[in-house]
Amino acid sequence: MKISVIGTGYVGLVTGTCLAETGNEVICVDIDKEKVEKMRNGVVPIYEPHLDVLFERNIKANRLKFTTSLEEGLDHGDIIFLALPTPEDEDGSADLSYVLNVSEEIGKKIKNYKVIVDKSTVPVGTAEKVHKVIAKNASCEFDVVSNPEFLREGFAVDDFLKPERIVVGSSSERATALMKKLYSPFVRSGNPIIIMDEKSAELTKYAANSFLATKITFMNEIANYCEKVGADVDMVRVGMGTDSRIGKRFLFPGIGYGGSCFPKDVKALQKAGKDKNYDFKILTSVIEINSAQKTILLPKIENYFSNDLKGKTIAIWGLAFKPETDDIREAPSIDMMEGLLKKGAKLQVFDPEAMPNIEKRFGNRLNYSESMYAALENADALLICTEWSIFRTPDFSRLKKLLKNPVIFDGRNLYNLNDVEAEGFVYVSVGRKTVNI
Ligand SMILES: NC(=O)C1=CN([C@@H]2O[C@H](COP(=O)(O)OP(=O)(O)OC[C@H]3O[C@@H](n4cnc5c(N)ncnc54)[C@H](O)[C@@H]3O)[C@@H](O)[C@H]2O)C=CC1
Ligand SMILES: O=C(O)[C@H]1O[C@H](OP(=O)(O)OP(=O)(O)OC[C@H]2O[C@@H](n3ccc(=O)[nH]c3=O)[C@H](O)[C@@H]2O)[C@H](O)[C@@H](O)[C@@H]1O
Repeated sequence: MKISVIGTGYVGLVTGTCLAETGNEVICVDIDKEKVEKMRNGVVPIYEPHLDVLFERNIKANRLKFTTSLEEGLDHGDIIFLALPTPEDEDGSADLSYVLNVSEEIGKKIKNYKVIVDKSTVPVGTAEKVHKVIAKNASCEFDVVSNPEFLREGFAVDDFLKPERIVVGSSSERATALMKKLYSPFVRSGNPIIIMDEKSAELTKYAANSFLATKITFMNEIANYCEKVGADVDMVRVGMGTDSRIGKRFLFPGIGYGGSCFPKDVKALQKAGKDKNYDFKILTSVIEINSAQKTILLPKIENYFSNDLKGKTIAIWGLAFKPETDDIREAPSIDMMEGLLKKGAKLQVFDPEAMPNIEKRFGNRLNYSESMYAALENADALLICTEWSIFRTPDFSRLKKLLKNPVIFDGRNLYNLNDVEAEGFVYVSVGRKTVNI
């Protein structure tokens, strides 16, 4: 089939590449000339594991092309995916300007039947809006489908190729048939394509992300309470998670959720509720708790240094909002670093992939280290913000030699308490007892 994808970010590029992998002819359109030039030269512009192999293979096979011309994209595809940003607007709602502006152009430019598929995360009623905007100028038939995306950064290729489900919101039989055909290679294993109306599909995405954010936040509250009563959140997590009604996943406490989606999507659903006079009280609490959770270790660090961080050097491991990505959007590390800098601390930071993005934001306010161990040199303490695998089994004796004090503040509960206790570290984590204090 002939496919076009408008917007080549984490979602668009993965969608385009994976659809080319199943034999479709794909053109990806992006407004960012530099990015398109890079991709034309065979460079993947984001860090996403396993994407490079598929990317290269499909470019070589001539199934994956890139352009800045929306017109070229619209002429090519029978199915047009919109994978455009829907960032948080000033009032917390989803900013639909990217989606609606491109839709306006689509209306002016399409010459024959097209299925316009919205893959961006958008509020209920957007498919209807997109339909209206296109219909203003379109001189041919078209359908608008809502097809929310559930991939996770860091696992995007795997999630796309082996989805647990595909949600298609459509009231057109013609469009639904095309979507089923396109996705048939991905559901061979028995995972379903769930067909529903557009509005339900749009809400499914917000409900899923908000539920997961709530699940994490609930565990963060349990973790905070564990500290008050001397329980161990890791034990509680395992005890709860083995109940299949609860499930083991997304129960990991820490310094809060970040990323390009949970924060903005929870706020957008809360705001959408408000607009309909519905008060999503649970989401209001989730937003508030998560915001405080991001800096929950800050007073503990201050307390350890007798409330004087001036001139203290803190090493930081992990800057991305989670491992296996270079994405720093809404990363808890940012809140922690801003807080520490405000208190006068100096920061020596290391992340395997996210340093260039952090450098764009913080410039020379931070010292960027070549390696995880280099970050520790002469630092007064180590703070862990992201659970990259390489941080999981460090050489503790080397850590001890490099750090001025053997102190670790761990926002992701990476280490076994007995191990770090035996190594002689002061170890402060989340929802567990503090060791050697
Ligand atoms: N990042 C993720 O893991 C997921 C994101 N989503 C949703 O998918 C949508 C896209 O998200 P990301 O891929 O993360 O965004 P992104 O910010 O990584 O990429 C968006 C791309 O669109 C391009 N663009 C902007 N205006 C354009 C225009 N007029 N014409 C062509 N290209 C244009 C930008 O240059 C950029 O390359 C959002 O609604 C997001 O909520 C959904 C599931 C997962
Ligand atoms: O709409 C989106 O963009 C995507 O948002 C999330 O994916 P993503 O943001 O890539 O990352 P997650 O793995 O969900 O992690 C989000 C945040 O929650 C935190 N988290 C996750 C799990 C957990 O148990 N505890 C926890 O604190 C992570 O550290 C991270 O900051 C969803 O998992 C995807 O299904 C969805 O498609």
